[in-house]
Amino acid sequence: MKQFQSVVEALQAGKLPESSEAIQVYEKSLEKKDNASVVMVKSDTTKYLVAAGEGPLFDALQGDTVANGKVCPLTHENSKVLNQFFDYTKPQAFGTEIATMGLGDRLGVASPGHIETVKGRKVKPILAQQSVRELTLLNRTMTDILDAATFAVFQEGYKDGYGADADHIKLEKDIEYALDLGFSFITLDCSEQIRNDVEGLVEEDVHKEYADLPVDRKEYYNSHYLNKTFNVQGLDIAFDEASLHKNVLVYGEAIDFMEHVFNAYISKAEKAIDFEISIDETETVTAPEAHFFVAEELRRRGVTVQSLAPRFCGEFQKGIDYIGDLTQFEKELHEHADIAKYFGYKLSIHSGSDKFSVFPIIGKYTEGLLHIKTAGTNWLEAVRVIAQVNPDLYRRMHVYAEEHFEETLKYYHVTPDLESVAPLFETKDEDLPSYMDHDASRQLFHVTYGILLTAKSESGADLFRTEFFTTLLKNEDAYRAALVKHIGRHLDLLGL
Ligand SMILES: O=C(O)[C@@H](O)[C@@H](O)[C@H](O)C(=O)CO
Repeated sequence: MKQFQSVVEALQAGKLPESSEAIQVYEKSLEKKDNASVVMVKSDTTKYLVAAGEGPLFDALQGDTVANGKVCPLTHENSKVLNQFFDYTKPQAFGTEIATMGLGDRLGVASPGHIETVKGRKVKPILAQQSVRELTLLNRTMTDILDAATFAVFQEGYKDGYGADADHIKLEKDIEYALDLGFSFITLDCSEQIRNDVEGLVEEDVHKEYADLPVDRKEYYNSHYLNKTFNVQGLDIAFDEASLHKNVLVYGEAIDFMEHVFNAYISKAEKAIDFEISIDETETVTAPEAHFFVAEELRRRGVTVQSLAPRFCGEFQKGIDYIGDLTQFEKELHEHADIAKYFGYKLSIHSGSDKFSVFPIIGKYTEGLLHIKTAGTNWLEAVRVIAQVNPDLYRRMHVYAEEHFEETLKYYHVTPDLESVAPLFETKDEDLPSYMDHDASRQLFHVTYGILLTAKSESGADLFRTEFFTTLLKNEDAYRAALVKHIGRHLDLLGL
């Protein structure tokens, strides 16, 4: 605790504490409130808040007393104290006025780099964003990710606002929980209500199933759509019997669910919430006409959304560039973007990491009415840093990832050609970072993050986790620079 004494003394003297060999001071974090000062520091690889002075902020922070000051660990309780005294550390909704970027931080240490990347750009960061799948695979909670974002904005002295997305939520209890915690963005995943089997039905069976719907439902849909054409920003979208019946069967139940969630939770929330509808994690590609149908139903039912994520043609696999026909993609993306503009919400692009060949198209047609969601790509940049500075750890993780890859196919759809990955034992240490430039090895790591970071030896010790985080935290600047470059490339191509 002695190493903190000079920090406390500087705060007491009203000065900015200086970094020393033992302590790194995050200068931008220095805050004064009433008669107290607080700053974030790092000792070895652990971060703390150091406070001095008196008054409600000083009293509320919990920690060990050092020279009449306090050294406070980055606990949930102390994160709540920051939220209470500094509004900018709380997540907020952004509506549709400015583009947003989901920067899901699987590790809880990427946000400082993300903050530096978005500064001065035409985009706001959604720093806390983890799907239920990611939380489960990493044994993290929604609270953990909110706390990590709170501490990151405090560390960086970042006051321009950030969001927190409870991503891919399927259950009402999780929505309630996320809203109670203070999340500002809810992504409702409707994949369980969307019927993928309708695509395989013969037309006669589609009509038969539609005929079995209650009379008032049929009347509700028929009167509005049947044999009608809607003009959306110059694009004609027409519904005949076949297309109407199909869309009602595929999306009807999902739309009822969206309406219910909006009325029961989102419209009743205590603060503004960015509400996103995700219809992308299904086998059914969202045709522009289907997108229009869902959006028109939301409008008719009074459901306001800030963004909607269709499933686009081609493939948006994790961690690699777009796979598919670029001409077809451009045509459909243009139509999807026009539909989103017509209804006044953002087009949301999921699995948006590394889709470099389509970013210029997305940027061009969405014109900033855009939410782009990324997550695992920042974990891959962390792996690149590990490969640079701790080749031995990289090698052990690589071998383990290869041995356990098959297990990930239960929860991720990726198709890497693992045969194309250069043999590890023939690769020199200095070439290890280039694994993160190769599609198959990127995907290998992209989906094995949970397995790697929770792996245990027979005695129950962490196989990689502790060494991974220690290495990364000792090389924070390298990680920050890698993120600024890599995420910055996304934003440059999107024109943001
Ligand atoms: O890996 C996950 O579960 C999530 O990060 C994604 O599905 C997320 O919604 C996303 O699309 C991020 O690119």
